[in-house]
This record gives sequence, structure tokens and C-alpha cells, in this order.
Amino acid sequence: MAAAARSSGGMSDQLFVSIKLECPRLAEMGLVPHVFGSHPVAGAWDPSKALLMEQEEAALWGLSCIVPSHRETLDFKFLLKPKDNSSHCIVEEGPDRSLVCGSNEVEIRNALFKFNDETGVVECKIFVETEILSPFDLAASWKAHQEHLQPRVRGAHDVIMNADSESRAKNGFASGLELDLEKYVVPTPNMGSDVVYAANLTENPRSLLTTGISSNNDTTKGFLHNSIKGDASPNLYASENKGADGRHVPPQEEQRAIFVDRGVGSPEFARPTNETISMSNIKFDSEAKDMPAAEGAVAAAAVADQMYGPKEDRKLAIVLVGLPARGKTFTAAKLTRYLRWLGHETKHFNVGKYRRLKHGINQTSLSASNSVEQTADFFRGDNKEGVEARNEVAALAMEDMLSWMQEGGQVGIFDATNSTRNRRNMLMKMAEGKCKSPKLIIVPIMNINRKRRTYKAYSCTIIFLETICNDQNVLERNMRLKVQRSPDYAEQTDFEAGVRDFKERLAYYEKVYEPVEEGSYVKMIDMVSGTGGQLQINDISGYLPGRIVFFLIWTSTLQRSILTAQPIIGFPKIQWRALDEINAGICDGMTYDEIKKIKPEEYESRSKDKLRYRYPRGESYLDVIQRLEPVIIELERQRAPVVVISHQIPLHTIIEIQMGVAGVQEKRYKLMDAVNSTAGI
Ligand SMILES: Nc1ncnc2c1ncn2[C@@H]1O[C@H](COP(=O)(O)OP(=O)(O)O)[C@@H](O)[C@H]1O
Ligand SMILES: O=P(O)(O)OC[C@H]1O[C@@](CO)(OP(=O)(O)O)[C@@H](O)[C@@H]1O
Repeated sequence: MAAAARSSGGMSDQLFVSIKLECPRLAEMGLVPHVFGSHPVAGAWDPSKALLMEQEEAALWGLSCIVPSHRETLDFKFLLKPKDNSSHCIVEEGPDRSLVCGSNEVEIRNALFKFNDETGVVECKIFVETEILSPFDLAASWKAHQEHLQPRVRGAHDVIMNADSESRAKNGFASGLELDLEKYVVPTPNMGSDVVYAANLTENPRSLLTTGISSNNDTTKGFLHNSIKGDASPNLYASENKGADGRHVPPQEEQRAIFVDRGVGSPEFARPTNETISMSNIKFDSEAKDMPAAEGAVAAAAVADQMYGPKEDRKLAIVLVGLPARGKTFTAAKLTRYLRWLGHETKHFNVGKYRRLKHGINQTSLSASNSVEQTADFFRGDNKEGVEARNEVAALAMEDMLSWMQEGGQVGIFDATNSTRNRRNMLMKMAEGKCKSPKLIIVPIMNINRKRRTYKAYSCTIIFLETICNDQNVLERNMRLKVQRSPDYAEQTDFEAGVRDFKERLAYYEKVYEPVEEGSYVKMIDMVSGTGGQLQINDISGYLPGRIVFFLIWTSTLQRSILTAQPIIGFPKIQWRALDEINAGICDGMTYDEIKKIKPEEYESRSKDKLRYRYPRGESYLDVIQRLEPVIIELERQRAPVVVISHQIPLHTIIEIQMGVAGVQEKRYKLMDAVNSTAGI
């Protein structure tokens, strides 16, 4: 019942790069080395977005990253910035340095920095170490991280590379403006210095700023306007068109950051041991241990492929769905980082943030009672005012997201519960309004020749990403975390009362919750419950880029194929509806003999043309072939072994299909009689 496909290529390999710079003089001169380069993640030659190298010893700085294999070359240079004035910089002399992806040969030469004063030239030693990593190395690294093992291969610490890492280091937060926003606008409960409420780091509601919609927190409004003018964060909205050396720098609305996620892509990677990598090994005991980095990658994989084709022409709206405390914001944040890392303009819009800015953190004004403990009331499905208010802020956020996409943004991530069909319909309609047709966004451009407006169309796809969690222990813990961290409960001094209120809110949501059954969707089910987790994918063609390591087992959605996959631990399993057995319609559950007896005319038609015969209310083999197309295309693209567990394969048989330049080789392994046969097809 199983077929394994293996391909000979190594295109999913990634290049691990570790750069070190040694120079005893820099520290005493108060200078900090940075790296900047051609790729947006290295600042796109914009010195203000250069990546900070971390000081590892008194005279040694380091930076590590993973470069995806599809990037052909990465040109870069070193530059020095004074510790206390990051706007001045000294770029190294000489030609650009080049890293050729797919090759681990790098030219090593010292870096020379020329000063116009008596300092003269400062020379720094450079060490560059590269290594091509297979998906398995990365997966093992991820696993090692999850288990909090000490690095087995490299000694360097994990990297979080962030264009604004200096201010991050100073503030402990990713962005000056957003830090200030949280500090001054919405009170946040004391979560410990290193914990940031993820929703706070999402997009700032521009519709609420520009339309003058008032907040019941006056400080908010005033502060926001000041911030935009530049008082709070001079860097965030400043745009520069030229780098220090005159190179063109693409305009950027916000700081670009790449996170080489801890674990996945961490320099602390570990070689695979004989152990298997299992989602079920994920520990889930404290937030400090963080949640699996995998989901972000998993979900990203499922959507990243939507980005294939000319990048500037493709738009993707990812709409999160799920009850509160299911990890939506967490997943959206990971997805945002991951897609940005892949090079896609991505923004995360959190409706909770909009709600808090518009209505404040205490919704009692819209609820029946004035007690703080009644705030859950705002979320009651039959609280007309509450529902309207929530829809209103959701519409504002969607409006902002669609406008940003029209202006050039590529992936918008819309983070709210979106727990009813009505709400999702509203969002789809809004998107269609902008798109004119579900797949198209129309933007006017001037056609000078004809002196009239024509329209340039580009496609926009909506994908629902639903997070489902049935594990009561996980939920209990998540709920307490939400109360501890959400600004909604910042003013609630009685923690247990906050938990009760949040549970009440959840119960209201549960009453009206309608899981997604419509459109294109990815369902992430129990990803953190310790059972391995499952993904359900519907109507997403060509998903799963080869470089993603977490998708290695594919099953249909039917019990028997899921059960067959169960003993295979080590990889999350993905259910594809496209792999389901033929739908036999009214004949479902009957044997051929029974069909012959009960439905002789059907039996007769089927015998005449098995390929085209379609069961009443069911499918024909031609239909099945058609729905299998995306699976086949995806298989072709995979560069790591994939196990497909599906139907109509001889019992107790594994078919290994090797795709190579010389054609396709098929091997059959009979599990019961150990006789193997080989055939070319
Ligand atoms: N897939 C998941 N299933 C369940 N819990 C998760 C998942 N991913 C992350 N979490 C945990 O859920 C907690 C609440 O997450 P959050 O993203 O704020 O929830 P939501 O946005 O759904 O209200 C996080 O602190 C995280 O530890
Ligand atoms: O309007 P819906 O779809 O319920 O979603 C947004 C709401 O989700 C909530 C539900 O608790 O999420 P969040 O945790 O992101 O703050 C509310 O804050 C927010 O107002």
C-alpha cells in the first residue's frame, strides 16, 4: 500500500554560512562590524539595514546564516559602524565578496577599512566557513533545539539576525515604534523582560490612524500621530533610495528582518543520529522552551508555493481561523518571519490590536455590565453590538491589508478568529471587491498610446489557515498564558478572575464556531499535542516546496491510509484529499459482485469503459487522474524522499520510484515473501 519516491538531486540543500571577523583594534576604537549585501535579508546594499555581527570574544565577531539553495549568489561586504552612532559607517575597500550557493568555495581575504584621519588603514582577518546542509541536517538541528540539547557540532550560539538588532539589544524588543506603542498605549501585564506579546509586533492599524477614528484611550491617538511624524521611531518610516556607496536601494516600508529560527537554520545544527525525528517528541511544558518552530515552516511550506511564478504578480491573503488560544498569532508570526526570510514582502495584521486601539482593553461599555469580569460579554455571539464592533475592526484591518497588497505587498496574513462562515464570507467579498474576480486584483495604469485607462491584472489567492487543538492540557496552559500576556487583562489584578473571563469568552466563541469547509484551506490539527499532529490540505495546488523538510509523508484523508502511516514516527503526516480512493458514489461499500447483482446496468457500463465510467454521484478514473495532477507535480519537485500512502496499491507492497535523468525506475518490495522485482517504466 505504499510507494516511496526518491530523487537524485540535491536542490533542497541549504548553504550554512559562518562568517568571523577578527581585529583587536575595533573594540578600543568603539567600532562594531556589520555585513551588508545584495539580498534583502542582508539589507539590499542599504547600510542602515546591515546585519550586526555579534561579539564573541574581545577581538572576534561572528555572524551565521542559512542561505536557501535557490539563491544563486549572495554578494556582500563588511562595514564598520561606531557603537554610538549607527548612521555613520565605513565600508571595506575592494570588490564585493561573493557566496555562490550550491558551492562551498569562498574567496577569503582580509578586510581593509580606510580612515581619513591618522588611523589610516585598519586590517581585519576574515574567516568564512560554509557547509552544504541537507534537509536532514536541518531537521536534526531542529530536533536538537526542541530537546534543548547542547550543540553537538558547532559551538556558536543561535542567531537571530535582525536589521535593527542594535536597538533590539538595547530595548529587548524588535522595533522601537512598536515597543513604544505597547509601552505607552496599551498597558501590558508584567511578563518578564524577554517576553513580547506577539500580537503587539503586528502591523499598526493605519486606518485607525488616518480616519481619525477615536480610541477611548486618548494617549494612544496622540502618541500614534507623533510616532508617525517620527518622534518615536525615526527609522521605521524613513525611506532611503541610495546606499552609502550610491547603489540603488529598494524602498522599504519597514525594517526587514530575517530570523534564522532557533533550531531550523540554527548554526547549532546537529548531525542526524540514528534516532528518528518525531513531532511527538516535542516537549510542551513551558513557554520558555518555546513552541515547535515547525508549524510556521509547515504552514509556510503549504503556502509558499503559491508564490511561484513572477513574484510581483502574485498576491496571497492568508486568513487565520480558529478559536482563541489555538496558536493563531503564534503561527502567523512564524509564518511572517519565514515568508520574509524566503524573500516575500509579508505583513501580519492582528485584529485584536485594532480592537484594542479602537475600543480599549476593557469592553464593558458594550457589555451588559460594568464589571471588569464581564468583558467576555463583548464576544457573545448574540451580543449584536459586540458582533458589529468586532466585524467593524476586522473590516478595517482587512481594508488595510488589501490596500497594502495593492500597493505592492505580496503576502498579507490576517489574524483573527474568523470563526464563522459569515465573517469569512465578508472577508472574501472584500477581497473580491478589490480583486473584481476571486483570483484577480485590478490596478489601473495609464496606457499612453490609446490615451485611456487600461488595467493590469495580477492574481490574488485566499487561503484559510485553521489551527485546531483538542488537547485539554495544552488549552488550559494556553488560556493561562493568554491571560498572563494579553493586554486585555493588563488591568485585571485577580489572575483567576481573568482566567474565568477568558474561559467564558472562549465558550461564547465555541457556541458559534464553524470550522472551515469552504475554499482553499490548510488545517493544522493538534500540532503540539504530542501525537505528531496532522495537516489537512484542500484545494491548494502545487503546494510544498522541495526545500521544506517537514513534509515527508503524505496520506489520503481516509482512515485506512492514515492508520497505515501511524507506526511511521519521525515525520508529520499530511492528508491530501487528492490522494483519496475513487469515490464510488451510490456503489460505495459494495463489492463488485454486489454491484453486478444490485446495479447490473452500472456494472455493464463500467465493464465497457473503465477509464471514463463515472459512478452515479461519484467519480470516474479520469476524474481521479485530474485531481491527482497537483500531487504528481509536487512529487516531481521534491528533492527528498517522500512516502505516499494511498489506495489501489497491491497489499503488503512498497513501490519505490526513483526519478532520475535516465527515466523512472520502479522497484517493488513484497513485504510478505521478500521477493523483489525491478522494472523500468
Ligand atoms: N498549533 C498550536 N496549537 C495549540 N497551541 C499553540 C499552537 N501554536 C502555538 N501554541 C501556543 O498557544 C499559545 C497561545 O497562542 P496565540 O497565538 O496567542 O493564540 P490565538 O492567537 O489563537 O489566541 C501560545 O503561547 C503558544 O504557546
Ligand atoms: O473578531 P474575531 O474574529 O473574533 O477576532 C479578533 C479577536 O480575536 C481575539 C480573541 O480572543 O484574539 P486575540 O487573542 O488575537 O486578541 C480578540 O482579541 C480579537 O478581538
